[in-house]
Amino acid sequence: MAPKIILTRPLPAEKGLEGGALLDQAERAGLVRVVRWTKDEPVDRKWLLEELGKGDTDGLLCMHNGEKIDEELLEAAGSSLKVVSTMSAGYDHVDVSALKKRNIRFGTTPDALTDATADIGAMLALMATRRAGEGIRAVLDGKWPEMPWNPLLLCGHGLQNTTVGVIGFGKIGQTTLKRLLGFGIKRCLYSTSRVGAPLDSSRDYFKTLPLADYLGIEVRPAESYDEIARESDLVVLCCPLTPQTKHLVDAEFLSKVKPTACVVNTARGPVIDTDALVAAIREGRLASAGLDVVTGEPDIPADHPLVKEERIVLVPHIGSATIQARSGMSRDAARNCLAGVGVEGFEWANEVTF
Ligand SMILES: O=CC(=O)O
Repeated sequence: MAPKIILTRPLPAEKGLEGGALLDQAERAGLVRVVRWTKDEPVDRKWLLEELGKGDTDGLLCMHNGEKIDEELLEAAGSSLKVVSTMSAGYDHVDVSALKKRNIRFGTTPDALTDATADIGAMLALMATRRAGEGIRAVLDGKWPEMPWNPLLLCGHGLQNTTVGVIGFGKIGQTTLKRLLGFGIKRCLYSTSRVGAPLDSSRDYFKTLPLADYLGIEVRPAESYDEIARESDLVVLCCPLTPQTKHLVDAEFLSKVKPTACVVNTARGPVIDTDALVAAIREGRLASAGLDVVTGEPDIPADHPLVKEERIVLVPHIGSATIQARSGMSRDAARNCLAGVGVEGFEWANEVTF
């Protein structure tokens, strides 16, 4: 019998999602059986547990929004499960030690979303530093007529000649930096998972160490997170969420930042301690923040402190939301899954090794 794949979200090929087309073709050719969650909403956990509980699933193609791939789920799947493929770059929703214990292979899709997420990082940096969020709110609320021009009206801080601290200097971090060069920044301090360590040449996305020569600005590893807090005019968070990075931007970090600085988060919400961020903005110890991700998303009501704070620009986790990125992510997730269940002719797009 052809291997069975469970797909936890519709990936409509007719709407341009290449991964959906790949799965449809493989299914039509009799190479796999695809069991689909057909509603355009997070998969019902009970349905998933029951489907996996049949004990005949070879591959699980999942999403990162609202799905937890944990012990309970893998236990339900039993020994037939060979691969979990998530259509995301981040995988804090997946218990990797539970996969490792069972020798289940694991795929992610980090390449397809690099540009789209870097775009959002640069957009948030501009919007927050230039107070565009406040401006848009004023216009929508009909307050513009009551805001006669004055020399300091909605003045923000330009990015020219500034220092940018990039925490998480992988593909997205490096590509965001490249975008920001266009706005005249003059220095970058970065941190990888080993703070203080220079970028390993195998992780140089531009394949051109020394980076400083290629980028034409000073680029060096920060000595510490403290140095990033103290020196940066803009801090950009692009790191994975791990026990080490949870609340990396906390009250202590924020006690060291410049009052004119901006923090941008395109990583995961819990990398920032929300209460500490709101307090720093309210008390004028941090000028602005641009957030694509927040703790507790998507349950963020209109009266949430992050939404109410005018100096915070918040968008609903749209870092990878371009048709090109989502199509590429679906393609890579489908490839990982098809390769993982052993369909000939499919190579892994990205396998995470433990
Ligand atoms: O946040 C999005 C992703 O990890 O793909």
